[in-house]
Amino acid sequence: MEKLKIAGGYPLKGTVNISGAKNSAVALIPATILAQSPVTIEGLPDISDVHILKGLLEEIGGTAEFKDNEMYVNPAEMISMPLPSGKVKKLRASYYLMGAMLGRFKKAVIGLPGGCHLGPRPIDQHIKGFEALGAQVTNEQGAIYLRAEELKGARIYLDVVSVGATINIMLAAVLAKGQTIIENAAKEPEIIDVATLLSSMGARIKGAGTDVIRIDGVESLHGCRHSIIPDRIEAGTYMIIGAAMGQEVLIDNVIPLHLESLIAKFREMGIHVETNNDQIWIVGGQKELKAVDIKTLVYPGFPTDLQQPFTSLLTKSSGTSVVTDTIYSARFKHIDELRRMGAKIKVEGRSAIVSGPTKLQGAKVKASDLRAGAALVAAGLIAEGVTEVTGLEHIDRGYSQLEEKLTSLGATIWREKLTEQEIEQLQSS
Ligand SMILES: CC(=O)N[C@H]1[C@@H](OP(=O)(O)OP(=O)(O)OC[C@H]2O[C@@H](n3ccc(=O)[nH]c3=O)[C@H](O)[C@@H]2O)O[C@H](CO)[C@@H](O)[C@@H]1O
Ligand SMILES: C=C(OP(=O)(O)O)C(=O)O
Repeated sequence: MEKLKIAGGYPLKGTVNISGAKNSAVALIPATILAQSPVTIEGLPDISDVHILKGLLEEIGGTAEFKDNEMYVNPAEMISMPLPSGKVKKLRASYYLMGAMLGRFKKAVIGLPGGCHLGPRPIDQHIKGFEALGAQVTNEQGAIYLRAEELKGARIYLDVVSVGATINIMLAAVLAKGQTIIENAAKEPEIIDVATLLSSMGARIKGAGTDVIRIDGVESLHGCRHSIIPDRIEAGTYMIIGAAMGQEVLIDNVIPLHLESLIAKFREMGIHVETNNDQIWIVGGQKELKAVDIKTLVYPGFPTDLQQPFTSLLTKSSGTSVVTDTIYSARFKHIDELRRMGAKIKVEGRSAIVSGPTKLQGAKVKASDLRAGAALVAAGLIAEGVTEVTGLEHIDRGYSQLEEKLTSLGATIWREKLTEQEIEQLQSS
């Protein structure tokens, strides 16, 4: 087990190159199951979720190679091997194995997914979609059993706008007979990316990126080469760090349109932002930042995945800011840790009320989930003194080469092994 140590309080300057999107990668990799010949995906992030999914494809008989951010998958020999436990519990996106394996084999057994603990994260809309396509779905001892004689296109209205359910139903529907219509679909850029891969494999999908997606089932899908979109959440995290501590930070390989909600908030706060086709330039380090309120919403609203790191930035703003998470009921576990560092934040229901500005001080803190980890790293860079962050298994699910990228901006950040005493303390806390 390791911890990150950050000597904070120093200005940052330079360029950060953004990796491929985690939330696309974790759907694109299972999507390869649907093809009959090899698929290559370029630009994948080097994160633990990607490595775990590669292992799961190998467990079901696939061949997978991952080198230089490119994954080659040969799905020809895959079989519908049950995956009731083990690696599937280490990440959220193992739920995409349900849609992909149901689509290809008409049966699957997949353990309930893991992922960040952010309050209840049901998968009832995924199941509703699979059942509408003709599958029988049962939950037996923590694993979902799916089977179908055949899958037939259907009209599915999602009661909740869900990224996972939208993609999972697309995966199950591309090889179904006839037309599937997903209404009230999620519109996140990652959904368009998955639809682009499936279309290159021969699927017929229209409307991805709008709230009505139409899929005409085809007989079979073939291999292809696909280049992933950049990670808007990783980009947003570095934008936040740049706004807090940057003199001039250039975010390279990004789609600025995907970050309009964050850019608009930065401008409200008085942060200078410029964009071109694939770069965002932040001039941070302003003497005074204005307090702002944010409310997380489905895309193109403010992303819940940036709410936690954004809260660290708000500790530097003058006045009272209110952060409301409408997507998850319990995405505030980082707040206690930020308080340890001197932040003045109260949680009231689904809102965190931040009073600023406060001078953060380095402290020993623990990441409870992926973006809590990003919030604590951002806070560690802002704080005077040394911050130690544990819980790196969460951060490593989503940030490729974190220390290298921050070091290239001039940050002092490094990993150290935890002592036995520290491991005992962590395990008992
Ligand atoms: C691997 C991945 O892509 N993870 C992202 C995905 O998670 P995930 O796909 O799990 O999130 P969803 O969009 O499905 O969830 C949105 C909301 O809908 C609810 N819901 C969802 C499904 C369902 O069947 N029933 C239901 O009630 C959830 O509890 C949540 O309140 O989108 C989230 C919202 O942008 C992001 O925070 C996650 O980073
Ligand atoms: C919540 C997240 O991830 P997951 O859905 O994979 O747990 C995230 O990426 O912020």
